[in-house]
Amino acid sequence: MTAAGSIAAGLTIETQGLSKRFGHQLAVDNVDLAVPQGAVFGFLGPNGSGKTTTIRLLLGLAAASAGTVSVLGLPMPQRLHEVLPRVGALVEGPAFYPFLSGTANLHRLDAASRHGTPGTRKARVAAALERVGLSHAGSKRVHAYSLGMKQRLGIANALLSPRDLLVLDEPTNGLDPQGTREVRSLVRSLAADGATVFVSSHLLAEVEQICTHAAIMSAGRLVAQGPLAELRQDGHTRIRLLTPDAGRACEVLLRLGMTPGRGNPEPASHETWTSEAGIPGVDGEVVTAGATVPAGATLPGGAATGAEAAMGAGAATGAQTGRPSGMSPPGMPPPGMPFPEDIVAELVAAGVRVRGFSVERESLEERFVALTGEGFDVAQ
Ligand SMILES: Nc1ncnc2c1ncn2[C@@H]1O[C@H](COP(=O)(O)OP(=O)(O)OP(=O)(O)O)[C@@H](O)[C@H]1O
Repeated sequence: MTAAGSIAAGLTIETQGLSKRFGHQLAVDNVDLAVPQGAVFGFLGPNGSGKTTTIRLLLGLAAASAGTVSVLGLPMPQRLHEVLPRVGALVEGPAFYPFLSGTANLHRLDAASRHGTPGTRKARVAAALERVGLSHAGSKRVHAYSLGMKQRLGIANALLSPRDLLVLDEPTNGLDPQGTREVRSLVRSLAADGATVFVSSHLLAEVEQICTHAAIMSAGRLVAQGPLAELRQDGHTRIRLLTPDAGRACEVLLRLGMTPGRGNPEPASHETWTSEAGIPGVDGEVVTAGATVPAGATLPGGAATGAEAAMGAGAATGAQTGRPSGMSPPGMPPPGMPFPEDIVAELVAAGVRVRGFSVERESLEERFVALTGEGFDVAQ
């Protein structure tokens, strides 16, 4: 899509095939980002996955090896001088003079910027300090600021002019819990002012708390992106079944299109099953991973599968069964999985004695770990 096309499509940032090579290393590998206007967009990935390099490319601070970047509907870096005044950025923290006050530092940074109008500087500095909750500390020297205050001062610097886009690289990195809370709540409120906020983080919990959308980087590649609710929805769902008739149960589950779970690669083989201790009489546990049922598949007896419900034929499903249809809300099976009650009915009809049955949705954390092959720091 052209840069003008991306703004027409409601995208504040769009990249296509964006790549950056450092010697032999592809730090950013063919990335197609799509950041909707007004989103708080979490750019998530483990350390070294290419987040900062991508941000530098977006802001014209580094030259791409391949691909295109459009920011606010304009190609970058070609239209850098029109784009940058509308973008506030906090990348690698601004260097403050420790023995100058917060106010004096902002005056100095604004004067150094080619976009700051001197006549309005005093009012803009005061408004930015107010916006980040530092009015009371404006006259204090920066060396007396906490890390959280310094970070908020950095955000105030990004807010010295009205911005359509804010780009914040790991804004809570290194902060104590109080500073982290302050900065998170500030980031949330910035979006309420109407700006699109693009915020990188290696903390899944942080992105879940403050973002509406997310993209996940792994080893330079973009492995998923979209609204958080959809990313959650895409995760695998497992069923956990306790039965003494495990062999027969597996036949039924395979017939219903479910695939064996990760920890149980060959469910048809009794030897690979784990025993559930402490529940008398239970001698088999079957764990399935997300199902892939072909669209249009029906269970014997005419009950439609969740696959149909998610793919548009769900209206019929809902009408036939009295169940809601469409994207699966909590308690509903995900696309590709039959309704739990239908699975149990099928098992029972096949003579499987069901002693326990539960449906478990993969958490966002499990999904991200599966996508990136790396653990996320979920602390804080
Ligand atoms: N100027 C550079 N020269 C050579 N390699 C670089 C340069 N900048 C980044 N890299 C490498 O590119 C890869 C991606 O780094 P980048 O800083 O973009 O990752 P990141 O996801 O932002 O990680 P972090 O959270 O640790 O900053 C890393 O392997 C890094 O060593």
